[in-house]
Amino acid sequence: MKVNKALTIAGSDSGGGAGIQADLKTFQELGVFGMSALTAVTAQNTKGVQGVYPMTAEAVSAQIQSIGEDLRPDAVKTGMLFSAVIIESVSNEIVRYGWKNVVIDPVMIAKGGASLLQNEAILAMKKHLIPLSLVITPNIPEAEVLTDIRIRSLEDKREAAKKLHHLGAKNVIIKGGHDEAKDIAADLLFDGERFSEFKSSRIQTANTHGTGCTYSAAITAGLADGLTVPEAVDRAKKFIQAAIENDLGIGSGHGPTNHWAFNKRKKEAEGYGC
Ligand SMILES: Nc1ncnc2c1ncn2[C@@H]1O[C@H](COP(=O)(O)OP(=O)(O)O)[C@@H](O)[C@H]1O
Ligand SMILES: Cc1ncc(COP(=O)(O)O)c(N)n1
Repeated sequence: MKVNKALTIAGSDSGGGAGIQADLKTFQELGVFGMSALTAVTAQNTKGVQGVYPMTAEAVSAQIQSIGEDLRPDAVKTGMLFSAVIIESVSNEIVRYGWKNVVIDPVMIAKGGASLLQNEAILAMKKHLIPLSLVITPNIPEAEVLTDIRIRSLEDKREAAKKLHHLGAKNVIIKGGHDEAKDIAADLLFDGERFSEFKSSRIQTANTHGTGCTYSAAITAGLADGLTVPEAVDRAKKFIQAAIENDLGIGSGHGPTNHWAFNKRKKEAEGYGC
């Protein structure tokens, strides 16, 4: 049996809704073998982030090398990277192993407002990591920080996507989760030539903790399976929509999404629902 493998390089969310926990749950649901290199431990729940404890850059490199020397991922994603030194180490390891299916979720701020990336790390992300990406998946505030463009319209999103492509990302997806005034959640994809949009109806819920992690992990799983970028994004959009629609209602703040929902829906459609 051939097993496709995906690696997440990200932070731990003790609350289980975001970070490597969300990534590994998503890989598992999409039938891909998940591996992880931890960049930081966060003490976190649905109410917010109570503590951030970064790993050393050496510890991050060592984890990636253990995977690179043996298990060889078919696709890789990055999430919370926290510091410039960690970004530089991760970039060096990606170059060392020649990984091409690289998805960067440029995580900056948790839903509750806590910083997950130091300000001085933004330059390192632009200089070292973005040029290595096949796909980058900023939300609107992240795209604004990375491009210095204030995003208010579709035209602004397009300009920001072009600028990120210019920084070296082969495909740019500017996610629409933060476009709260709109009743459609539309994600804009730019492949350097064409724009396309992936749309779903906006769900009115506070339980969107980990949506960005889950979505980028689902894209990564698709790439590990050999899907094209648009195919992987299309399936990831369906995965995250099902996960938000069927949120679990746990915790008293921004609750997690439901990583089982996509498969449950598929099984029900096939007539063996649980
Ligand atoms: N309320 C919502 N209803 C439907 N889709 C949403 C909603 N919020 C976010 N999404 C989708 O979830 C994915 C993650 O987007 P977003 O929440 O913007 O990322 P992040 O978690 O990085 O802020 C995108 O596909 C976005 O369109
Ligand atoms: C460890 C960790 N990584 C990432 C996020 C961002 O979460 P979201 O996907 O909701 O933006 C988080 N809250 N914690």
